[in-house]
Amino acid sequence: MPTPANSAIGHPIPEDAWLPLVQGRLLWCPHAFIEPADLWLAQLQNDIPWQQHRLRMFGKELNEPRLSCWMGERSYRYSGKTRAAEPWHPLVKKIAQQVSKLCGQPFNGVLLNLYRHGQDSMGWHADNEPALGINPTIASLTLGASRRFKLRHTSGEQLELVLSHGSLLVMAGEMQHHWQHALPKMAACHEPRINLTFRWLNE
Ligand SMILES: O=C(O)CCC(=O)C(=O)O
Ligand SMILES: [Fe+2]
Repeated sequence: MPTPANSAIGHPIPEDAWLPLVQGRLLWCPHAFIEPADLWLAQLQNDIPWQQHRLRMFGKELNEPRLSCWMGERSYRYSGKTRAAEPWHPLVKKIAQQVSKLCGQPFNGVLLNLYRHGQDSMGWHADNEPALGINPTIASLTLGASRRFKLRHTSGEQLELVLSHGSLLVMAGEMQHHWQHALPKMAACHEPRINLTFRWLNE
């Protein structure tokens, strides 16, 4: 059953079915990877070469409020920087194949984020870098702590989901042109969360 927080649009967000939005589509699979989730969390927390990246904001260089790692077959240009890809970790490659099967879409790269606690976050943005193509499918797997995930349409309409351990959320269609998303801080959260957002990058 969807949790109450996943009913922010006035009715529950359906599970395991594509939800048509104004100018976009969402697939919400809260139970997709519950069974292997504990093992994957422990292994990735340990094995991934997590890096602290810097962010330029208001003319200042700051630490990003999370650790991350870009992995796959192509380098990735975003926020004005180019990141070389770490080679596929065998487990991440295996997860990518399973996620691909579920959403019927190949992926050649993944951004892994480690939110160490509730003070780590990601600000409002759209995943609209040119290399992702016109209407990218972005598949987001959560391992570890549950965190709120917000979406806002250019009209002001907002949606909120609680992304839980082992869940998969897929954004597709025109979404990245008309919606932004964010992972706000959550003071009450003291546990780490790992997020893998699978993407396809063109040459
Ligand atoms: O951690 C999340 O759920 C969101 C990550 C995200 O939006 C991104 O990596 O582009
Ligand atoms: Fe994103």
